[in-house]
Amino acid sequence: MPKVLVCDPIDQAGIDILSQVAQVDVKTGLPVEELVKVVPEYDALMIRSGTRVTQEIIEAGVQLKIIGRAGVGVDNVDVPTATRRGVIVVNSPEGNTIAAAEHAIALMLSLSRHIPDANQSVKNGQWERKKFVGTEVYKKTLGIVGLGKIGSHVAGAAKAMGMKLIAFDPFISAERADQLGCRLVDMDILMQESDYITLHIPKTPETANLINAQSLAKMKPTARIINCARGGIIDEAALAEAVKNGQIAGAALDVYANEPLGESPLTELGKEVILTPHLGASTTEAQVNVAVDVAEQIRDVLLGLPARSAVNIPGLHPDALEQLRPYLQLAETLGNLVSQLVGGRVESLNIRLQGELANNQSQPIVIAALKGLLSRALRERVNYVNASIEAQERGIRVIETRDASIRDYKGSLLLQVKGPSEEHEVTGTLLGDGEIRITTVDGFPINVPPNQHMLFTRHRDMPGIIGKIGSLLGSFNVNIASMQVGRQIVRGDAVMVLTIDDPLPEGILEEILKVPGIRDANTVML
Ligand SMILES: NC(=O)c1ccc[n+]([C@@H]2O[C@H](COP(=O)([O-])OP(=O)(O)OC[C@H]3O[C@@H](n4cnc5c(N)ncnc54)[C@H](O)[C@@H]3O)[C@@H](O)[C@H]2O)c1
Ligand SMILES: O=C(O)CC[C@@H](O)C(=O)O
Repeated sequence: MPKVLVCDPIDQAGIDILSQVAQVDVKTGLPVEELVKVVPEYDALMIRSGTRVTQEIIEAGVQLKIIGRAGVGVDNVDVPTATRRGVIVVNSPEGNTIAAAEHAIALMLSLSRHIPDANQSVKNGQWERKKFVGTEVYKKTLGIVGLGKIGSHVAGAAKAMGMKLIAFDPFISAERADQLGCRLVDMDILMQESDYITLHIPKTPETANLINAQSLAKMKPTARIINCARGGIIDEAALAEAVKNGQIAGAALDVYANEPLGESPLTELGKEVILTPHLGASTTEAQVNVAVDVAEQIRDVLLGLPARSAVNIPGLHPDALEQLRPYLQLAETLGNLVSQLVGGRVESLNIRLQGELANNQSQPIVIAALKGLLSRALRERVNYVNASIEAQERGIRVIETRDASIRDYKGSLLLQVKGPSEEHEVTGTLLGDGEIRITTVDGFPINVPPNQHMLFTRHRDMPGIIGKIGSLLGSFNVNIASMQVGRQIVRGDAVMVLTIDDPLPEGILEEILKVPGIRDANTVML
């Protein structure tokens, strides 16, 4: 049974899902040295923001197949190392969107009305109504940096409160911003015009210290800034200085360059600064969402299925992936089949998406085909994460074409593979119930479901040849489950595909090749 190590507290709903397919050990708060020691025995790690999955940990995890981050940000995982090692990294891109957006709004309103300090004052037995006079957000300008999932939800809520919205996000179209009621502006304008600024961007080399002494100097003295995104986007020392000097009116932070925060000039400031301990995702609902989302993906990967939100394989919306999943299986099966027909090294793959399949996102299908193609050589070391890199490193040229015209089947996939001495092509399709059918081999029409043990021959279409192969297999005690012949012209060339119940015994292939009229014979295991 595979083993999963849960390194941070996650909701029981996630553990229940993992327990369906794996032994689950919950060991939270392990220091790195401990984690390095125990990780070799695990197939999967499940973390939140508390655990840093370093290169050292990934390299020690010789069995690791997947790292699941129950949340959005994967900046605590060394994703490049994971990719190189073929370890899938998955997250939950939407599970805590609402929670984080609501936390940002809560912090904005708390800043405006001094709620944390007012509460403390009453609890201390005081009644200081003058001290806590606030400001309204109505008709004020909110500057949103990052108009993705969380930023968009914040926009909707702020608009409902009557705020004016401006946003900076170089990757968002003006139409999308317009739909959200936001005017896109550059960062300088956003800093200058906003009464409130809220950050909803990832931490990247471009966004590190994006808010620094220089940019803070552009803000209005009445303006406040909120960071519910990632620590390190704001220079905390510069922020503390700006608040202390009255350069800006206040700040609310949920995330910090170093967590836990510990000693910081921010903790010494008064009611102008509100600090929460990375609580953006901490709602009951979000914790169930992310735990279930990520646990399901770990379960699927351990069962050999693709993950829907892998960050190191091409991103696909879960619905799109669901729709594509059977085609991925088809591509992988055909890749595996054609590589066995070619026999050895592969030089190029020509992949054609035909009919309705031509309208789908092709990259995952190409990756699935490469995974199948390389699986004979690399076994379980090749997966959806590293298939492209492995193919590139082996110098396999990939050519992709599309043909939307409908031929014999509504949607089909053709794989043409060239090796140094042989070249083969196979086509396959999906039936209405999602079952795979191999529909051509080297241009000869057939209609065969893939089977664990198969025999493919190329022969002259002439009387007696099928009988001879049948008797030969019988004499070796091989039970034939099905047999099909495909030909283009009568008494020309033909292919024969046999599905058999057991692997072919040693020596039989040589005997088959001796049969007059047989040009080629290959065993295939799928
Ligand atoms: N505090 C928490 O507990 C908590 C919870 C959830 C998410 N988060 C963090 O919130 C952030 C946003 O999450 P999301 O789900 O909205 O992500 P998202 O990917 O949906 O949106 C991010 C947006 O930022 C934009 N962006 C990227 N680089 C930018 C740049 N240099 N300048 C301006 N915009 C840029 C992108 O175009 C995108 O629209 C992430 O950093 C995530 O880790 C924090
Ligand atoms: O694990 C958490 O609670 C924080 C998660 C949050 O920062 C995220 O990026 O999803």
